[in-house]
Amino acid sequence: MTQRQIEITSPTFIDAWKLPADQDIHQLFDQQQPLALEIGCGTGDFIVQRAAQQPDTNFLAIDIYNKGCYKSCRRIDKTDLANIRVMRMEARYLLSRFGRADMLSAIYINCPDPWPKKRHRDRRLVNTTFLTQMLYYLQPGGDLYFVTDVADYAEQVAELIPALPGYQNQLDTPFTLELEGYPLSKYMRRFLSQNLPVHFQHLKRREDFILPKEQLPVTEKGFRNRHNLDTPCHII
Ligand SMILES: C[S@@+](CC[C@H](N)C(=O)[O-])C[C@H]1O[C@@H](n2cnc3c(N)ncnc32)[C@H](O)[C@@H]1O
Repeated sequence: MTQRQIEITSPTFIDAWKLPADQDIHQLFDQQQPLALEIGCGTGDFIVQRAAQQPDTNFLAIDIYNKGCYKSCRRIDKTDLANIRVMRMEARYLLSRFGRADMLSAIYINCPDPWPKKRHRDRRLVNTTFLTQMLYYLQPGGDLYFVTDVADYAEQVAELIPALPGYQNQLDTPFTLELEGYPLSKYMRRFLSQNLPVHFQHLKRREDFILPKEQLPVTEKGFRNRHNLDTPCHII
């Protein structure tokens, strides 16, 4: 069954499919300031809080879910925040299309699809390929936040980090169950209200680490990214 697509007319929404492939994302904002990316913004709860906390940063919030983008835009448009844009596009596809080296001051991944079954774990977004790619798009010293309610997803990511010398853990432990000042998303609130733990990871790209473009891994086709660069993937 195909779901009805809601037309999004909000000025906050950018139809990424209409942008030229060499679009500079910074140019989509009124103010030229550092750019952060939220992957899987859901209904926009997190991004409105983070963008209010950090008015000197621009935020690109993306999701593959049409209704989520619609609701995010509605939420943002009720505020006077001018530092957020929303796009509907798969994260790896968006970055392979518009991504440039060092373009992001921060990346936020809050409660990504958990894929709890063992046989589905290879569908998880955050893996070695993805983390290596993010080292290319993050600026030196840029932040990567990964938050999940699924303990073995947090453990899996924590186990990958020591093998990736470009990252520096910002916590005393591989992850923590509280991160002061970090806004709660809709899913985080839901889990916490059921007394379920939420695991926070905070990494930085090391200032002296450079991932040369020739070493940028190509995304393999996968569950959420059945595209190649010539085939739009917004219906997945
Ligand atoms: C479990 S929900 C969490 C939503 C929100 N981050 C929160 O914490 O409330 C995961 C969201 O990520 C989106 N998503 C999943 N895989 C994605 C991908 N590869 N690129 C962009 N968005 C994705 C889904 O459509 C969904 O809205």
